[in-house]
Formats: sequence, structure tokens, C-alpha cells
Amino acid sequence: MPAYREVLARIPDPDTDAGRQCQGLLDVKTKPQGSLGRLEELACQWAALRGEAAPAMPRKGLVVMAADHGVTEEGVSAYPAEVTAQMVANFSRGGAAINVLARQHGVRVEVVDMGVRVPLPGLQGVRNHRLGPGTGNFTRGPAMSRRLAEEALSVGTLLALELAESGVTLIGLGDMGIGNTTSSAALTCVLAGVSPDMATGRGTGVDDAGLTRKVEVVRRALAVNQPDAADPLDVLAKVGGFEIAGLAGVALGAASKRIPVMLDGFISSVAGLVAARLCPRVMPFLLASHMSREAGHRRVLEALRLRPLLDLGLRLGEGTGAVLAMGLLDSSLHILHEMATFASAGVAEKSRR
Ligand SMILES: Cc1cc2ncn([C@H]3O[C@H](COP(=O)(O)O)[C@@H](O)[C@H]3O)c2cc1C
Ligand SMILES: O=C(O)c1cccnc1
Repeated sequence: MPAYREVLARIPDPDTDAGRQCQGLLDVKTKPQGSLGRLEELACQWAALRGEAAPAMPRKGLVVMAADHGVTEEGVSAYPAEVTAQMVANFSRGGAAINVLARQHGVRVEVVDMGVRVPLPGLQGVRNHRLGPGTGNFTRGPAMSRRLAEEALSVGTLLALELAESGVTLIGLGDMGIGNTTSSAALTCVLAGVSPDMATGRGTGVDDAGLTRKVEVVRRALAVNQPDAADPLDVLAKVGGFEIAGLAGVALGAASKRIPVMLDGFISSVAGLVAARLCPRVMPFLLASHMSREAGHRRVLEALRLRPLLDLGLRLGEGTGAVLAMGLLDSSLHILHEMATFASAGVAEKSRR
């Protein structure tokens, strides 16, 4: 059985008692009850997912998966496909936005080549799990075989299990792949039931003509491949990407180890949606970091019933929004662990009137 499928039955339920107990601990801190709003919710959610009333601070990791997309032949990105490989080299040198933010927030980054067009031998810190020189152009046929989609899912699952073994307790998802907002739009159409014009955005910044072409490409991809919405693996294989499939696998593996998953923008949220359609039990473990500028993201978060923490107008990917939101989770847990209580600080509690 593929590794990703083996973990599905092991995804636990959140511990709602632990979440309630955490709220009890926050309610006696020196503040009006509930006044830290979503920071309080975040701490309680962390408690429920980790299964402890006062869980330790997260040990943070981020998986950035990179791959190329055959659909770039159709002129759907504002940047050339070579940028995928060039950015992987940039990740390796520590010069990309995600490297900067991850250093600031103490997040360990794992970069994975899931199938960029040209092999990148010897790049320091880049794991090689290449499934091919990018996917096929899905306006002409499937992006990949069902078997490769399962392999990509398993790569992600096994990496999550490895990170769990090494002590990571929170995993963020990051993507790199020129053309992947087109793949994500096609997946959104089928998995969230929205039309191509609602799911498709400007990605790296295509102009009006580019956007019209992109919507048409998504329409054609669906007409040619006829993905079966009731079969998420079919949808993933036909219009997905190696990095998107891998990230979906990371989410499944993480959830099976009680590790919450911080989604980033459009692409990684689509990966979360793929995981949720493969196994709805993963859903409580998915956290939405931010609302991307990319048009389809709102629809994906609605389908996942998630409310993002931040709205910063980001449209980058790489895991940048995920890492920024990890900072908020850190803050919520510093509050839980370090803030004085009414009793310890000698502050008068709410009047009983
Ligand atoms: C220099 C550069 C760095 C990036 N880092 C992430 N992306 C983002 O843009 C790509 C998706 O947009 P589209 O579908 O329009 O190609 C992905 O690689 C995504 O992660 C980047 C894009 C560029 C150009
Ligand atoms: O929301 C994202 O992650 C995104 C949006 C545009 C381009 N790249 C990534």
C-alpha cells in the first residue's frame, strides 16, 4: 500500500477537552475574558490538536516543494519556467523571501525538488525526489499518471513522518513552480465546485489578455481531461502538479502525528483541499495563515471552512504567509505560558454583578 494511504486511518480526532481546559487557563490571566480574541482561539486549537491543555511551544518546520508544469507552454505565467530552478538555487543559498522570514522566526526549512524541468545536482540542502522533468501539459492530456500522483503523495507523507521523528511539531507548506496557479485554479474548479473565471487569478502578474488566456486554458484542461470530482486522486493526476501532490501528502502525514499544518496561500491551500478530499479527517489539522491576493484562494478557504489569520495582500507563495502566521501562534503560546493570573498578580477579577 502506498505510504500516504497507510496513515489515513491513523489521523486522530482533536482533543476537545484539552482545548476547553486551555480556555480555562486563559480565562484566569490578567485581561478581560476573551480579550485576546483569535490569539486565544489559536492557543486553544493548538491545545486540542496536540492533545494537552498547556502544550509546549511549537517546534517549527516548513516544507517547500518545487516542480515545473507543462502547461507553461500555453503562456499562463508572467515569468519563464526557468525561474522555478533558479529559485530553488536561491532557496539553497538562503536568499529568497522564505529563507529570510524563516530565519527571523526560527523555522527549519526543507526544500524538495519534486520535479523541476532540469535536474539540479549538488545543491546544498535540496532533497531530490524528482518524479520527472515537470508535469505534462494538461491541456493535451493528464498532467501525470495516477501512480505518479500516489508517489508524490507518499514522498510528502514520509517527509512529514521524518520531521515528526526529529521533533518538529508544526509544519508549514510552501510551494515553488512557475505555472502552478493555473494547476491550482483547475483543481479548485473541480474540488470546490467553482467556475474557471472565479478560480483563476493573475498569479505572478499576467495582464488582462494573459488572464483571459489562463481562464481559457483552465476551461480546456477540464474539457480535455474530464476529472471526476468524486475521485480526488483522478483530479490530482489530471490537472495537479508534483509539488501540490507532495504537499497534500505532507498534510496527511503531519495530521497522523498530531502535527498541525499551517497553510500558506492559494497553492498550498489547494494542496490542503486535495488532502481534505482524500481524507476529511485531516481538516481540523489545517490552519489558514493568510488571505492571498490570488482570486481563487477565498473559494478554497471557504471549501475548507477556514478563516485566515492575516490579510496582508501577499501573493508570493514559498510558505511566506505560513511563517508569518507561525509568529502569531508563538505569541499565543507565550501568553499561555508566561502571563500572570489574577491570583498570582493580585489583580481584582470581574465584578459579580
Ligand atoms: C521570482 C519568483 C519567485 C517566486 N516565489 C514564489 N513564486 C510564486 O509564483 C509562481 C506561481 O505563479 P504563476 O502561476 O503565475 O507562475 C509559483 O512558483 C509561486 O510559488 C514566485 C514567482 C517568481 C517569478
Ligand atoms: O497565494 C499564493 O500562494 C500565490 C499567489 C500568486 C503567485 N504565487 C503564489
